[in-house]
Amino acid sequence: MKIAMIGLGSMNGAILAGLLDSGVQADDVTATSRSAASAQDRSAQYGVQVLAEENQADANTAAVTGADVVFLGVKPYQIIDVCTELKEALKPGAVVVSVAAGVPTDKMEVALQQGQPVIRTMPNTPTSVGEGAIGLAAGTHASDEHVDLVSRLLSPVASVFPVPEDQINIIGAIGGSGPAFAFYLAELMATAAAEEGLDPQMAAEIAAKTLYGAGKMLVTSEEDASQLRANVTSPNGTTERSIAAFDEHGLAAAVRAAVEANIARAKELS
Ligand SMILES: NC(=O)C1=CN([C@@H]2O[C@H](COP(=O)(O)OP(=O)(O)OC[C@H]3O[C@@H](n4cnc5c(N)ncnc54)[C@H](O)[C@@H]3O)[C@@H](O)[C@H]2O)C=CC1
Ligand SMILES: O=C(O)[C@@H]1CCC=N1
Repeated sequence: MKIAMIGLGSMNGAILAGLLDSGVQADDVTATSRSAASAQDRSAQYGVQVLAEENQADANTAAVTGADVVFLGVKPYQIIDVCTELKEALKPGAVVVSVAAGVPTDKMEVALQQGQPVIRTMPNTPTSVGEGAIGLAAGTHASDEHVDLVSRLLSPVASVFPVPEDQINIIGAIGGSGPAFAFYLAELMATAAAEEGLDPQMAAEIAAKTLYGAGKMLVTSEEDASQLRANVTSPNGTTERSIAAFDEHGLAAAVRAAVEANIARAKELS
């Protein structure tokens, strides 16, 4: 199976890293980027062919020629222009997989050849280390076989959640953006510990290892998040005071507002 990746930034790069680790052959992938310098860097980083628009105006159409699956990893505002650009070059059965926030499949379908299968995903960057969570919604012309093909490709590097398209933005708010929430929490934990007097480097390492370990427990334990939290929270102990401080300072409302703001922005992008 031949794979094309249009735009090889953070997200398509994360997917590519995961796919290569999972056994996809570098020879089966052609990617594109804007500048010649980034194409050279990315090619050295991943060992795949990366065509630069700066060197070759038809880089994107050349990359998708003969491809079976095409990942669109450009910014949301560029997706429709890229679909229009690729329209004539895509094989009729090639599956176009968008990773972009906000852009609905029907808008992509209008810009592509009639009948071109389109799948909209909402991935996240932990896909790069084989630990992604990916929401996936089929467009009008994507059959169950197309969904299976893309799910089989991605499932070695992520848990794949097929959903109706109107739920993709919700997955974006906790899955797509979620790693940033976790990284932000790590930053805040480390900063607070450093301000209390711990060596900053050590504080960062402890925050990272703690989130990693807690994440591993969340996905491997038979107990849910609430029970795992209860296991740490001794009655009248230290954790109880911290949870009370979170509640007092409105953590639940802050997370709710963050999710709502995320979904509102995804709607604006569409
Ligand atoms: N970064 C993340 O964690 C996530 C990003 N996404 C989506 O992924 C998409 C890309 O975001 P990032 O990877 O963060 O951005 P990025 O800026 O890191 O990557 C975009 C890449 O596209 C390239 N590019 C721009 N125009 C191009 C063109 N016409 N032809 C070929 N390549 C072109 C750029 O050179 C750049 O390498 C967005 O639509 C975003 O909504 C979705 C989920 C998570
Ligand atoms: O921030 C963004 O718009 C993209 C989509 C989800 C994560 N990053």
